Amino acid sequence: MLYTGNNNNEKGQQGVSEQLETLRKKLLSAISQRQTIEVTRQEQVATLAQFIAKLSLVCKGIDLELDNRLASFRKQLSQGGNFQELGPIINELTTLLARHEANLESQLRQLYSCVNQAGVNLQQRKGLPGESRRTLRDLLNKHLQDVQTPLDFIPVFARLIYIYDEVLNACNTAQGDACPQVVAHFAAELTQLSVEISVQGEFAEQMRTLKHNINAATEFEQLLSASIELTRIIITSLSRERRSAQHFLAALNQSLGELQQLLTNTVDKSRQLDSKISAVYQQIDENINQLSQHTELATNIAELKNTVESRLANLTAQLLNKEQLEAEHRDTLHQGLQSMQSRMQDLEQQVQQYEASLERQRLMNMQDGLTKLPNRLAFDERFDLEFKQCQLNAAPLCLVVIDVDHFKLINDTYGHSAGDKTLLVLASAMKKAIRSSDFIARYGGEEFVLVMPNVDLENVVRPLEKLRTSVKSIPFKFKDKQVQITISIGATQVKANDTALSAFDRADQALYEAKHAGRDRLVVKQ
Ligand SMILES: Nc1nc2c(ncn2[C@@H]2O[C@H](COP(=O)(O)OP(=O)(O)OP(=O)(O)O)[C@@H](O)[C@H]2O)c(=O)[nH]1
Repeated sequence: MLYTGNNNNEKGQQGVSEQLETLRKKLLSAISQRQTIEVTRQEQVATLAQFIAKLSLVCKGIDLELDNRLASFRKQLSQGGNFQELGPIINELTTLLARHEANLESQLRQLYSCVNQAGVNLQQRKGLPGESRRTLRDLLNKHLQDVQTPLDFIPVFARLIYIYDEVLNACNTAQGDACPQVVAHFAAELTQLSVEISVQGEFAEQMRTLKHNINAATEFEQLLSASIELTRIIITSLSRERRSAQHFLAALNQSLGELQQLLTNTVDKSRQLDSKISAVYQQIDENINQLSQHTELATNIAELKNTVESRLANLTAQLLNKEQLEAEHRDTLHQGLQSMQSRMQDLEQQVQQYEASLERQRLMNMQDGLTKLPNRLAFDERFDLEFKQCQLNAAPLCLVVIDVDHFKLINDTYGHSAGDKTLLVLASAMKKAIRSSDFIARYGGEEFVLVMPNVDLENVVRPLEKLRTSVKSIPFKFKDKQVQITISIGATQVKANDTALSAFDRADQALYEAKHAGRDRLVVKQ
């Protein structure tokens, strides 16, 4: 029994130790798993802390209070701080960050308005090359509008600074050495000015020579002399015009003086004759009175006969005299009237001639001297009119800006005269290609504008594409070389809330896009 008992006891002890061993192993495995989880957690916390610390460094330098809080936050994180202990500091940081965000938003608004103002100021500066002017407009109207974060400002700033630099260069070179871009820019401005001024006769020839000189100029000094020459042509032509107006007024004055003298003479003569005729009437009256008195006093027939005969002879002579005087009076008046009429006709002719010359002048002022198309002044007048009509009648109106591609190349390669001829041919081809109700004008240089009343955007593409392809198919030949010339076109429809300027800007922007997309194309902008 004891033996059995011992045996049983041994078996029991063995079972317990096996259970203990299993438990011990389970415990060791649980501890090892717990350690692994703890290590992983610590690694994750360390990574998170590192990441938060890095992230917090991004905000460094924005706000001193925020910097201090973030520094202590980073310290606690690096010491493996308890997340629960970090709670209050995280709350404080959240409040600070929200305040900072509000500040940032207001600063962004201020920055936006500063950049916008700087851009607008820059737009008003003279000496900005055309390309930069377009880039600047694009920058202000598009890129600046898209800015959402401070980082978005960086490319805007870069471009703005580049344009400022160009303007500074333009200013510096205007005072000192001129760079080719500045020379080209001023040459284009001078050419534009000379195109806008219409002069007649010998001045037109001088203006043509001047344009050639401007185009050939490579030095700033040459352009300065050209501007002086341009001023001289304008002043001389103006003073000649003034002299011709003075001559007309002097001639008119003289004719009016002569007319007045004629009238005075006629009136004087007529008055003299009038008084002579009155005197004769008086004599006749007296004669008749005397005749009746003597008739009453006569005592016999013979005496009566004598008296009547002598008085009748007197009366007959007086009546004859009266008739002569009256005839003379009529002649005088007639001659006076005739002379006055002929003088008046002279005068009328003079005035008509002057009016015709003024009308010629007015038309010339509205016409481009080279292409004979209406010029910019005429366009402004017409577009203003069509714009008002369109707003009044709510009728569609399209505005189109056309620019010859790489025109400078034609001038540079084949000479300015070839360039002039090209413009002439292009203008006439475009005039032929449009409807009679459309209005085309040379806006300046190689730029044309087209006003299309009663046409909306849907219906503008076909005629404009036709215009583009018809220009492209003109067989230009320079120095025995076949040359293809293309145009870029920007079109828009006038909107209800447009001003003439905003509509023009949109069409110009469309043209800019057509140029940037590779030229020889039409871009239509809503
Ligand atoms: N022959 C001639 N040239 C002119 C006249 N008016 C302007 N120009 C020239 O037209 C050229 C215009 O050149 P840019 O503004 O550089 O333009 P572009 O070469 O046509 O190039 P893109 O418009 O960009 O395709 C300048 O060289 C001007 O001197 C003119 O009446 N006659």
